[in-house]
Amino acid sequence: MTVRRVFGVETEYGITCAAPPGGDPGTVVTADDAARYLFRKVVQWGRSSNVFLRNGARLYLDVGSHPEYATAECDDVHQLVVNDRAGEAILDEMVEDANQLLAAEGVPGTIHLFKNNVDSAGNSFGCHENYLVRRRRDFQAMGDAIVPFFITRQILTGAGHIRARAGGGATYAFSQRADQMWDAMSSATTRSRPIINTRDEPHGDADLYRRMHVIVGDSSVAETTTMLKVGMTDLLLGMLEDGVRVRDLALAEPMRAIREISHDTTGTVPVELATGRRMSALDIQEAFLTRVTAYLDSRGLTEGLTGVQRRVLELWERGLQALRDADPSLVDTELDWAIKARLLERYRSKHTLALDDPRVARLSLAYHDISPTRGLATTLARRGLMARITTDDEVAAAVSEPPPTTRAKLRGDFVARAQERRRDVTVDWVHLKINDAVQRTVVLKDPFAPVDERVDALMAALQA
Ligand SMILES: Nc1ncnc2c1ncn2[C@@H]1O[C@H](COP(=O)(O)OP(=O)(O)OP(=O)(O)O)[C@@H](O)[C@H]1O
Ligand SMILES: [Mg+2]
Repeated sequence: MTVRRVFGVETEYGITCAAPPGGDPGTVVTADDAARYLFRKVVQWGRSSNVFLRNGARLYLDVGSHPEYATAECDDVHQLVVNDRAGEAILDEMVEDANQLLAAEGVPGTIHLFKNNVDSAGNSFGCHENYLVRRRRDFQAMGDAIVPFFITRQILTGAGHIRARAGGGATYAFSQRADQMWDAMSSATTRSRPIINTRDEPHGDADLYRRMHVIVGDSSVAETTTMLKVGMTDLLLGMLEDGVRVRDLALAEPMRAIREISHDTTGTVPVELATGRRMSALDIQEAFLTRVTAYLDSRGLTEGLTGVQRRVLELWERGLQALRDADPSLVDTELDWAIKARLLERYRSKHTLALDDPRVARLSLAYHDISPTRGLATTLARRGLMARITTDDEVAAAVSEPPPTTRAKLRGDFVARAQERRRDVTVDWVHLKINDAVQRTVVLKDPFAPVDERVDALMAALQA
């Protein structure tokens, strides 16, 4: 068995209110107002636009009116994908409610939520991954080793992006987010936008753990893309935590490389390494994959890999093969950049449209619309054009049930009980508190622990 880890994904969504067909776009509500409609019910029951849910997740509205959903702590990649999809389901229900509210108040327009990373005004918003790692003195060294991995994995896990060309026209790029990143490592997220945020906030026992907070990924629509993004990172972290060194793949100019790699959809254009050597993103990803599989073999871990971990390694390999052979059809139902490229190409050739045609941009945006009716993902999946690894039943269950194997179980059950008993409680990733005269608080320092006697006592107190 590979080392057990908890991880969670935070997704900021783009929001817009679209005018009715033929309607005047000037009459619809702003994104800020749309977000307020979206959260109206949440604020009613939670008295805040920052709440923890009975499935252990956090739902909130940050500045800039991008609704954010942070999954509960998961310890399995499949579980994470299910919980990420549950977040979309929760938000979609909020969208439906908000649209009814608009209609009831006679406000024109329809609210849409997008799981993407740039809006039409050029604002960027993120999809952050969080991985628990054991605290060790060389966090910086581990970060340095993994930065070239994060810079190059976009050739597999990028969401695909229509990018305006300086002189006019447009080109297709791997990533929506690559052009928006400014630093390799830093402790600030908004000002400098680093690949890894080094702010030391472990959400757990600080003597034992650190949380690696990864800022750089594109939001993923296809479940298999989320699976690969988190699964490959988890396996590589396991290798680095076990002491395997990767020093030779550091990039000479990481922030230049991330853009060049995004813009070269062949994956083969070389970038310069710190050693002076030149390698393509494809070569670098291949080097990481080779080292991870060799590591797993050398430690006798290959046998014990879970089904989803095997699938991660297989898709990692096949995604690289697709680039090596210049044959996206090898992955065009599994990796967002390729699924979307195929969708756009078919549409363009049918209607003879340029890549920068507004109709193509609208189709590209609809790929990210989370609504099962207005968005394209559900239709693509039904037609066999987008793979799935979850079932609707699993996702529906994860809307109200926490992951059973981590600390999330304690939090989710506590929130559910408090809601049933109408008790006033305060919750965050590590604290559960009853707001009564006694003010009992339990601190959950172990993210791995789904059972805790102190929480049993707290639950009993809620029952009383
Ligand atoms: N100990 C942990 N290790 C790794 N991930 C964790 C740990 N505890 C919680 N998480 C995950 O980290 C994410 C935290 O989300 P949250 O949006 O609160 O992030 P933040 O970085 O603390 O805050 P903010 O977004 O407000 O800057 C969640 O997805 C959660 O499941
Ligand atoms: Mg967050």
